[in-house]
Amino acid sequence: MNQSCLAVDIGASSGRVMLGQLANDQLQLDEIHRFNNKMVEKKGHFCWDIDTLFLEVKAGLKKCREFENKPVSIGIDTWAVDFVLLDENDQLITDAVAYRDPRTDGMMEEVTEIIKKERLYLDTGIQFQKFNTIYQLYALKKQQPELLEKAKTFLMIPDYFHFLLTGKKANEYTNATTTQLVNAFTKKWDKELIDALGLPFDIFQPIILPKEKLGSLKEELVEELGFSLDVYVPATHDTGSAVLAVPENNETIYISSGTWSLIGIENSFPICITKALDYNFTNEGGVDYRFRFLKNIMGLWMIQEVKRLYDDAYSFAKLVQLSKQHSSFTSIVNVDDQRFLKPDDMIKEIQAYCKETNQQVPHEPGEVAKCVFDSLAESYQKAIVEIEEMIEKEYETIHVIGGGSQNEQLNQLIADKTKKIVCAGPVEATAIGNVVAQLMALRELNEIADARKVIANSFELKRYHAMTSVEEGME
Ligand SMILES: Nc1ncnc2c1ncn2[C@@H]1O[C@H](COP(=O)(O)OP(=O)(O)O)[C@@H](O)[C@H]1O
Ligand SMILES: C[C@H](O)[C@H](O)[C@@H](O)C(=O)COP(=O)(O)O
Ligand SMILES: [Mg+2]
Repeated sequence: MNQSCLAVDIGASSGRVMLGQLANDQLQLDEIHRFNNKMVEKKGHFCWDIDTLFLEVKAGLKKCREFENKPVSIGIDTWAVDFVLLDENDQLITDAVAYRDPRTDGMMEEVTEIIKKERLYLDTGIQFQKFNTIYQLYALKKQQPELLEKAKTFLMIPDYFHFLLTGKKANEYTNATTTQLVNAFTKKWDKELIDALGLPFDIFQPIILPKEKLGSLKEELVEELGFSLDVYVPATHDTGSAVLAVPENNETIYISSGTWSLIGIENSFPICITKALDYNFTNEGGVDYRFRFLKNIMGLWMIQEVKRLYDDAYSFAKLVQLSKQHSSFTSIVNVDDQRFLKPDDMIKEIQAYCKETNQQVPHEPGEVAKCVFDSLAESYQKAIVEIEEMIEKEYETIHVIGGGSQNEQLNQLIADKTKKIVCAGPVEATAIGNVVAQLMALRELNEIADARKVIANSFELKRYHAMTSVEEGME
């Protein structure tokens, strides 16, 4: 019987504990536990409820107690950039403040007065997002210097969960690159940059690579659960695991479609050219030191907020269905305008934007949904034009992975707008990539190319082509 492993994928909107193993040259993935995730307000900041999230992880582990063939390992991945600080007794001294919190307002501007944007980009290759860890730490230095002085350990969210499991402290590489404090060429913490910002270099931990073993469950956890597990770190940046699971070995564009839409390509070296800086593309670290040359697009966060504002009266599937009933509604918003990062009321923000740009204002839920999906597709098309201009290559396919790959309307819109073949799935790409990294560590899988063939052979993929005007007429 092949070894099985547990992948814990916690995105900004939901988390899941998945059991993965190889069977007859296919990857079997079973959902053990699923839970919601959302920001909560704590002491005037938007935070993640990491205590509850860890209880949910343990709830998933406890469901494995009765398994005859128990998993042998576990790995956890989450969203990027966010972190906690520990004191000399390994106790939390900060909340897990969320990247949408306004504490970083103005920080990027201050930091790039000290370190010019061009230098920061040439050294790290990382996009300029106001919520990057570098700006969060700089905000802490200015707003709560006493916390930074007391800090002995910096752990990103998945690092912290791995620490709770094993007692071991390390920063995993793919997620560490999203801090904008790792040098893209040395692959190490950039001490010159950290010192220049007056941040304490010694809090950063040794960088561990995907597939490396961090440790095993702490004794008290083994007693609580009744079994042990080894921790092999996956690409703990969720998008790093998702990209590993793109079911394609030929060069392709991918869209990791969840709360965020991460659109890009995989590359063997960082692309830090001026155009990439101007277009705000990033070079996040991947498995086996590959690079994820991609761009953050606001993503399905917008429809998540719309759904919440309608008091969850409509499911995501219902909102997609309603959007189809408004084919004549064509207003578009610039989804990457920072006004959509954390508005009080997303629907009102979209309506205001349409009014300001003299476009038809959406009122019906279907009109609002259509505006979101059309606008996302528009932003994807713009990013693809930028990618093809910089790489000087025309791509035939776009692989849409993640929860958003279930949005058939959006998949068709992407195909129609880009005139490319859209291949949708797997839905749980991130968890699959997490499993694959562990199975590679356990020598159940060898190379990434082999893993991608297995993934393509294991999960349903749906293809979309640009509709001709005749087909559109038949819609
Ligand atoms: N049945 C569905 N139809 C259309 N879209 C869906 C469906 N289920 C989920 N989604 C989309 O998937 C998104 C969640 O994707 P997921 O990858 O789980 O996000 P994250 O990892 O950021 O929490 C939702 O915001 C929603 O837009
Ligand atoms: C804030 C980051 O850009 C964000 O974490 C992004 O990198 C990401 O991975 C989002 O993942 P979701 O699954 O929450 O969309
Ligand atoms: Mg996700």
